[in-house]
Amino acid sequence: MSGQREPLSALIQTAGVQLPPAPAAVAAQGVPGAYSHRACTQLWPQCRPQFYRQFDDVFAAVESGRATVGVLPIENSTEGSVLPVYRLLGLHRLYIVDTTQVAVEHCLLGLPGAALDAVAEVYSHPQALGQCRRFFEEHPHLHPHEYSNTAAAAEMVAAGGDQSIAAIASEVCAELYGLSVLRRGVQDQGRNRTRFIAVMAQPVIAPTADRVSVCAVLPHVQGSLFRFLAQFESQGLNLQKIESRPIPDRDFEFLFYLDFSGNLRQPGLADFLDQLQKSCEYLQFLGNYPDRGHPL
Ligand SMILES: O=C(O)C(=O)C[C@]1(C(=O)O)C=C[C@@H](O)C=C1
Repeated sequence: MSGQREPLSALIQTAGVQLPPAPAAVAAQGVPGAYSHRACTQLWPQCRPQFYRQFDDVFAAVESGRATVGVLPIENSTEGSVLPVYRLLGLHRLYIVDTTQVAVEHCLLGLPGAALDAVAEVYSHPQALGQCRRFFEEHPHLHPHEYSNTAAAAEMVAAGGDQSIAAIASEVCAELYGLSVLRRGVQDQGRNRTRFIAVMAQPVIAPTADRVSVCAVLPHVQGSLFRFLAQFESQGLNLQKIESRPIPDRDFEFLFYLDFSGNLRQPGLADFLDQLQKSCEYLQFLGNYPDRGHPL
């Protein structure tokens, strides 16, 4: 954990006001055709992302200055939080500056000529496999295997030349990697969306920012979570999400990730953040950004 020790209101004052109109370099996880790729072009239609193998590499690229912005999945409407990205937000000191939601329609992709009945092994990102549980229950001859990314799994299937191996990825990957769509819409929920965040090394609070993310460690005493949450109620702030994750070196103590509505440039809100910080063992500011809805 690398929490800010100075009053958070001082950090808020240093934040930029303008979102990058056309960032010089955008980093994303996976390979072309990944859902992260779509998130990048939804945010900046002209951008050509740099792709990295792991989520950690995207954080490292932004931290080192190799990329101006990193784009990462944070939660899915079916499968919930992308926990590795939450963990990395707590470990690093990058700031969420923007968001976008991607409509995720998964397809089973195989080699040209392959048939669904003859496929045995299916590769995809664990989040994507989790979004397709029912499809696997209905097709018990298909064995799911975790892979680093949906599009990377499609690329691997195309290179392997084995008709018994398939991938779960977007339809775009069929065109990109020369695969056939064996089944379209294999996700459990028709309306399946993933929310992505854009992170930068410096905070940016745009005039349209309306969602704040923080991460807190509370004193491990009776009533501390209750008192912490009561502060939001007394300010009339709407809590949008709470995610709790174990602190690895403390037995059964938790790091709380919270999102609440507001723009920290509104009078009194930065002071509220300082008050919140005083009531915690540790409070990290993760960003204040526009909570954009579904573009479709
Ligand atoms: O971007 C991709 O293609 C991924 O494999 C990652 C990821 C995720 O981690 O949530 C992105 C969106 C979908 O929800 C499924 C998988």
